Amino acid sequence: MSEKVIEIKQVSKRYGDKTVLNNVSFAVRKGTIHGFIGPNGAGKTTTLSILTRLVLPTYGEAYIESKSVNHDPRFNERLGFIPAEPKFPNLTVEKYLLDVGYLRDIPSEVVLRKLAGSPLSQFRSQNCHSLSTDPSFRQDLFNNLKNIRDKGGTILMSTHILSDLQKLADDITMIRRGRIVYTVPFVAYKALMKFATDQEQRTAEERRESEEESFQKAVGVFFGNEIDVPNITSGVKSKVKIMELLHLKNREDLRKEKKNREEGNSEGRGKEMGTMKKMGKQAFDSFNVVGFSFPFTANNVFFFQQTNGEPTFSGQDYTQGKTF
Ligand SMILES: Nc1ncnc2c1ncn2[C@@H]1O[C@H](COP(=O)(O)OP(=O)(O)OP(=O)(O)O)[C@@H](O)[C@H]1O
Repeated sequence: MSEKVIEIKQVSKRYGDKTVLNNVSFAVRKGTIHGFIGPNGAGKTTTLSILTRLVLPTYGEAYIESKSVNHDPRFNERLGFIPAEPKFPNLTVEKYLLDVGYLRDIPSEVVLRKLAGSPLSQFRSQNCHSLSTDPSFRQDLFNNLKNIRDKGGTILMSTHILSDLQKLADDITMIRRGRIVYTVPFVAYKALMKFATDQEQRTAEERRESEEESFQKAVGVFFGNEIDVPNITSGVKSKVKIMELLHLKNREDLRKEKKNREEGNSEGRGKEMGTMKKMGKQAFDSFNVVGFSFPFTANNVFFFQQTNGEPTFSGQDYTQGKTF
């Protein structure tokens, strides 16, 4: 059974009147590198700051290995954090590690002994800033991240750099304007990008004609068929649209679902859940997906668990507080 090592549950963060995270929920499964992407100001840094308890959420909870970040002082026992910009750029590596050791009650002689036996010792008197900009260190870092992952460690990585994701990511969570748009396996993300790019390049007329065909293609990739994806681009306008298509098979269904949601029709909601369960099951079979969230219901997170080799589906409807 895949374990959820990092979990964000219904987290909101407000600064005065400004809501920067709005009911954010997603999970990172054990032994994966999880890319966390989104435009500038979407809320990535705020989310990571909540996971490291540098910032407290206004509502909701974050968990690391099932320990509440807000309430369990041991939440960060096994947590490492690499900020994009060094917080203390002028400290040497050695001084930085000694300071971190001090904060965590690790005696300085232990820190120095560990450092002497680590590949990092060659950088001990360089300052932290020079390390993060050194291309060889970057490659080392990537290799280390992969090693950590391969030994069962779990990594959540916020980045704008798609080539980094290409090299590293197993799953992707997209956040926009403080809301989670989706969590998908990386292979599905690539398919979405390809699909969206193709759509953008077509005229409106062609788009109408080929929508169904393109959808079938995207779903094919999404659910496991091999399709070559040469280019990945970002900033795609129709991403939400694609997710709508992935979620519901045709426009008629989509219209009905929208109407049902607007009218708060519970029957419609049940149907929506049924569709998601079915699609989620397929996704699980193809990709061994653990966490999945769908666009219309960004408040809901669905988890897939494997028991005795048999995939089973379970989920949590956070808006209703129901488990099924
Ligand atoms: N202390 C604060 N007070 C008020 N607003 C804040 C504060 N910290 C962050 N914000 C706002 O919260 C929003 C989310 O910021 P955040 O840094 O989390 O985004 P991000 O996705 O990490 O962006 P980037 O990719 O540019 O780093 C932004 O609009 C930002 O201006």
